[in-house]
Amino acid sequence: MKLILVAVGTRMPGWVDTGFDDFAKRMPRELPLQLIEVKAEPRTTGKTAAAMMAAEAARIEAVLPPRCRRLILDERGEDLTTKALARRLERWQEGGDDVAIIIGGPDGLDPALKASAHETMRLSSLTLPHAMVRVMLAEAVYRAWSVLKNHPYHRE
Ligand SMILES: C[S@@+](CC[C@H](N)C(=O)[O-])C[C@H]1O[C@@H](n2cnc3c(N)ncnc32)[C@H](O)[C@@H]1O
Repeated sequence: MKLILVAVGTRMPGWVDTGFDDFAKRMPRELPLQLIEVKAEPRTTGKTAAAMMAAEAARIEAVLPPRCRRLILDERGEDLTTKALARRLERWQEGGDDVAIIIGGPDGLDPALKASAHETMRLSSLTLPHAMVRVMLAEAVYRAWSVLKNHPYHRE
């Protein structure tokens, strides 16, 4: 099983790529964290936010595997502790399907795409910049894996 992080936005600042890669490369071979970036709709065309999110949702749908669990990241989502995320990770592994973790762009995610999610999770109650969410998600997943493996990265 693999974790596929589908994120709206390309050409991130160096610190974002470095931060994401630092945690992604620590993931074990049997649970890789792969990043797929999709282009954000230009904010200069006069389109409505709804139209821009719909265009981004179409790009996201195009890169999702036909069969996968969909986890949407959203500030209004379920608040999980690290241990609860670790248990969730374990359940996903038992299920066997790849898990697509989806991060929206500047306006968030299209409502229909959100409605298609199996799960919705928040990393904080604050609205976070989408670039930072990538790094925080990678750290959270690595930490959850560390809990499952009793790896010293996570300390009680
Ligand atoms: C700048 S935010 C979009 C904010 C937008 N106003 C909204 O209502 O979703 C861009 C993306 O970052 C992610 N994000 C932002 N804050 C988050 C949080 N606290 N927890 C999880 N994901 C978050 C979501 O995927 C969101 O679509």
